[in-house]
Amino acid sequence: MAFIAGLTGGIASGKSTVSRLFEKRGFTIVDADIAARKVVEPGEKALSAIVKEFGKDILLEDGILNRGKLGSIVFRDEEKRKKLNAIVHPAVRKKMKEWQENAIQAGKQTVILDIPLLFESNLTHMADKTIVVYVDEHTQLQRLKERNHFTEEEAMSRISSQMPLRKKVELADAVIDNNGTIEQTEEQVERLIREWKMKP
Ligand SMILES: CC(C)(COP(=O)(O)OP(=O)(O)OC[C@H]1O[C@@H](n2cnc3c(N)ncnc32)[C@H](O)[C@@H]1O)[C@@H](O)C(=O)NCCC(=O)NCCS
Ligand SMILES: Nc1ncnc2c1ncn2[C@@H]1O[C@H](COP(=O)(O)OP(=O)(O)OP(=O)(O)O)[C@@H](O)[C@H]1O
Repeated sequence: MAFIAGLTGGIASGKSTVSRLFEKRGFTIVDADIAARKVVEPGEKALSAIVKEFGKDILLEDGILNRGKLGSIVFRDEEKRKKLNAIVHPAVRKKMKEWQENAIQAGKQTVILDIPLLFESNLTHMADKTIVVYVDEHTQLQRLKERNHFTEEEAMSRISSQMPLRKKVELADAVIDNNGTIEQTEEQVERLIREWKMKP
């Protein structure tokens, strides 16, 4: 039986950074954000459903989804964000299950599911244990603004569309504090691998 860990956090809290640290040690990551990009590629059913809901102006000239535009719509309108989730999430879960199965078939003993909305979407049944990557609100806002070149308002609207990170910490089996340096985060990842006896 493979061990399935659910890795989550808030937007820009450091999930990808922590995923890379696990990958460096040979672990397989199944990333919900990558699956969510895959299922809206041209020709995919979810993309047609998005066009039906949001209009064809949501596409760029070459038929590719205009992610910036869709983001600016859904993160300021909760109803529209829920509609997008209802279109995309079933396809994302299916894709992730497929990748998880492939990894297990290939002999992996642990699969790490990186799912930003693990708690919001009640997906904890997908994992044996949960890990939350935590940063304080100020650091989260700063890192998000810097990485995405967002204004304060754009960054805040994305943060507040998610469950508060402090609440996620309460729900987690393990917490990685990513307020410090990457080296300090790396030490915590190593400690967790030892504590949970995780094997790639
Ligand atoms: C709205 C979209 C087009 C914006 O794309 P963009 O390239 O700017 O952002 P990206 O996909 O890289 O997401 C960045 C982060 O935003 C947060 N986020 C994304 N979607 C959502 C959402 N529906 N609700 C809350 N937070 C979200 C996550 O923390 C994610 O890691 C895109 O995020 C999307 O299609 N979202 C719906 C699918 C989804 O819920 N994805 C999250 C994992 S399943
Ligand atoms: N310990 C750290 N010190 C300094 N910067 C960091 C640290 N950890 C992450 N960052 C930076 O913060 C930003 C967010 O990190 P990352 O992309 O890993 O977050 P994420 O949780 O995967 O984000 P998203 O929810 O958008 O997918 C990135 O620009 C990253 O380089």
